[in-house]
Amino acid sequence: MLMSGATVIMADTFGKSYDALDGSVQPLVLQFIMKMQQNKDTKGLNLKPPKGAKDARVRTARVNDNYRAVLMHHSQKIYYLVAVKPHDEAYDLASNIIFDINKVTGGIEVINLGSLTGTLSGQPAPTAAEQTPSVFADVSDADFDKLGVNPAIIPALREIHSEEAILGFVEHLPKLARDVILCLADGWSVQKVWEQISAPAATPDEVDTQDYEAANERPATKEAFVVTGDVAALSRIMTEPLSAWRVFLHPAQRALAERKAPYKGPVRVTGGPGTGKTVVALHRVKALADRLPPGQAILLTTYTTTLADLLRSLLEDLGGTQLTARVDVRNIDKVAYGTVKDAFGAKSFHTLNDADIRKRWEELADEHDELGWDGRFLDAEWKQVVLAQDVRSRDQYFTASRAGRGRRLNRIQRAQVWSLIEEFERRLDRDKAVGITQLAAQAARIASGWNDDARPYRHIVVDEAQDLHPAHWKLLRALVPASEDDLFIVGDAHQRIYDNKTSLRSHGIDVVGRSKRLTLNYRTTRQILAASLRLLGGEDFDNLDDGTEDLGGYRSVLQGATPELAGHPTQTAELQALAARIEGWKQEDIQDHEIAVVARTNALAEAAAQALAHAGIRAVRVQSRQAPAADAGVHVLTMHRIKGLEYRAVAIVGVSTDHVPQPNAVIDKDEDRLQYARDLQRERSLLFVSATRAREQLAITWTGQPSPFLAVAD
Ligand SMILES: Nc1ncnc2c1ncn2[C@@H]1O[C@H](COP(=O)(O)OP(=O)(O)OP(=O)(O)O)[C@@H](O)[C@H]1O
Repeated sequence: MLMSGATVIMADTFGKSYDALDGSVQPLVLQFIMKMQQNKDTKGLNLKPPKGAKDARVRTARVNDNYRAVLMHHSQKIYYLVAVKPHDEAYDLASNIIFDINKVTGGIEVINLGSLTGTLSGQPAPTAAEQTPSVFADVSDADFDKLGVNPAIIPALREIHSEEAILGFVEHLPKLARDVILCLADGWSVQKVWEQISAPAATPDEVDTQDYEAANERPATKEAFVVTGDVAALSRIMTEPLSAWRVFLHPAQRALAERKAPYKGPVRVTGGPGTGKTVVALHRVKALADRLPPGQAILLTTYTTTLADLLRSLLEDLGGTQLTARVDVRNIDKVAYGTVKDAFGAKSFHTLNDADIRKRWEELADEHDELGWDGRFLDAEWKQVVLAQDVRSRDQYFTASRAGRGRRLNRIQRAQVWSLIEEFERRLDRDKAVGITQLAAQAARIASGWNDDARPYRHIVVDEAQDLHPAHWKLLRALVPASEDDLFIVGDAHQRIYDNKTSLRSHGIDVVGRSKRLTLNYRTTRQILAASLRLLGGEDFDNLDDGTEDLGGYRSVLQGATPELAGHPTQTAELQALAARIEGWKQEDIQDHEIAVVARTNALAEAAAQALAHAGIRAVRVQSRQAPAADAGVHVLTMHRIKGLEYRAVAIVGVSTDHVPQPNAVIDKDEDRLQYARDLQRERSLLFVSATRAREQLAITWTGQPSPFLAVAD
C-alpha cells in the first residue's frame, strides 16, 4: 500500500469539541493531526469507516485509547476534522453526520442529524386540545430548498412547535441554514430572507453538488473550515480561547459590521450582555481598516485598561498584527492623557484615580465639618456639574444646569460649594495632581479648539460606551471630524457600573436613523439569562441617549443547568459550600481557569481566595491588568474587574443585604435622592454584569439575609 499524508481541514464544529477536551488530551490532538499529515495510513491511527454510518464518507481514527477523531473525506487526500470526542460519543456522532455541498453558497457543510432530533426530543408534547402547528407551517419544502436549507434538515424543522425549540435547534445548523431559520422565525417573508440572507451568500458560479474540488475553493467553505498550515499557526489557533476565527456573524451583526455603504454619521449599537457587541465592534474596526487610505488612523477605545488589552488581543486574533498595527487601541483615560501630554508636555502632573479623588473630597469635607457637606455629594457635584460642563468660574457655576442632581441648592449653598470646589482644585494644582475625569475635561477643552485638519482620527469605534463621562464624549467628538463613518458606538446601559450617565445627543452625537439593537445572546444559557434578568428588578434603563431601552426580545440559543441561589448561616459555611461547588464543577470537566469567583469587595474576594486555598483548591486573585497564567488556578476577582470577561462557571459570593448594595457606594437618600437612585441602580447593574459573565454554570450565595436585589423569599 502507498504511504501517504493527508491535508486536514478543521470544521468549525471541531473548535467546540476541542475546547471541551481535558487539557491533557488537547496536545494529543495536535500530534494526531500532524501524524495524519505525515501518513494517514499509519497503523496506530486506525483510520476507517465506522459501522452503521448514515454517510459512507465518514471516518473515525484513534487519538489515544479513550478518544476518537471523527472525520469526513471525499478524496484520497483531504480530510475534514469534525470533532474529537470520547470513544462512545465519537461513534455516536460518526453514525449521525452527513456531508453535503450547499446549493446556494456552493460551500461544504457538515450536518449532525442526531443533534437536530436530539434538541427536539425535550419539547413538551402538545396535548390534542392545543395542537400547535409547526412554526414553519407556511414555508414549503421548495422554499427551504431555494433558501439553501439542506433537505435532510427539513423533517426536523417540521417538528418545531415553539420558539424555545428553534433556539436550541439552530445551534447545530450550518451557518446559512441557521441565519435563514432565525430570520424566518422572526417573521420575515421567504422573499425577504432570500433578498437579505440567501442571495448575498450565493456563489456566482453554477453549483455542481458532486464537485468537491470546486466546493473546497469557495469562500463559504473557507469561512467554515480552517486549513491547517504550519504547525505553529495550528497550535496558536488551538490555544486561543474565544477565538474570533470561530465566530460567524449573525446577519444582524454582519449587516452592521461589514456594511460597505458609508454610514452618514455616528452609529449606536445596543444590546444585552453577550449579544456580540464587542464582536461587532471588532469586525467593524477590521472592515474600516481594510479600506482606510494610508496616512489615516482609527481609534478603538473603551473605559478600562483591562478591556483595552482584551480588545487588542481579540483584534489580533481577527486580523493579525497587520490589523493591530493599523489601529490605535487605547482606553479613554490614555486617550485623554495623550491629548493633554501633547499640549503641555509629559510629567508636569500625575493623575489620581476616582478612589483617590473621593478620599480627598472626604478629607476636605471633614476639615470643613462646620459647613456640613458630605464628601460624596461634593465629589459627584464636581464630576457631574463642574467637569461635565467644563465650568471654570463662579459665575458659570451659578448659571450651570444641575439637571440630574437630586438636591436643590440655594445661592448661599451654591457659593459654599463653589468655594470648596475652588479649594479642592487649588490643592490638586499645588500637588501637581489631576483627577482622571478632570484630565478628560482638560483634554476635551484642548481638542475642541482644533479645526478638522488637526483631528487625529478618521474613525473612532467605542466599546462599553455606557460608562463614558460627558467629558469623554466631548473629547471623542473633537478627535474625529464630523463626517461619514466617524463614530461607531456600542454599549448597554444595563451594564453601567460607573457613575457617568449622559446622552450622546447632548454632545453633538446624533444617531437618529442609525441605531440598532442586538437581541440574540451567544454567551449565556437561557437559564442563566432568566436568572440575570430577574436581578434587574423591572427598573428603567436608558438607551445611551435621551430615550429608555428594555431588553425586549433578548434571548439565548443555549440550554443548560438551573442557576443555584443559596443562603448560609455564616461566612465560613458559605465559603465551604463554594469550595464544594467548585469541586463539583471540576468533576464536570470545567477547568480551573474557566471558573470565576466574584465578590463585591476586595476584602471579600481575599476571604474567598483564602478559603479556597484552605480547601486545597488552587486560586489566583485577578487584580492587575496582567491576565494570570493558564494554570494559575480558579480566578477570584471583584465585580468591577470581571466586566467584559466570560467564564464557563461563575460563583458570586457574599450577595448579602449588608454587602450588595455596598453601603459605602450609596449616598444617603437625604443628601441627593437622584444620586441615591443612580447609586442603587449601579450596584444592581454590578450584580447583573457579574451574573451575565457565566456561560454554563452560575451560583449566587449569601450569608444571613440575601441582597434585596435577589428578591428571594426568606
Ligand atoms: N455570531 C456569533 N456566533 C457565535 N458566537 C458569537 C457570535 N457573536 C458573539 N459570539 C460570542 O458570544 C460571546 C459574547 O460576545 P461579545 O463579548 O461580543 O458580547 P457583548 O455584547 O459585547 O457582551 P457584554 O456586553 O456582556 O460584554 C463571545 O464569546 C462571542 O465570541
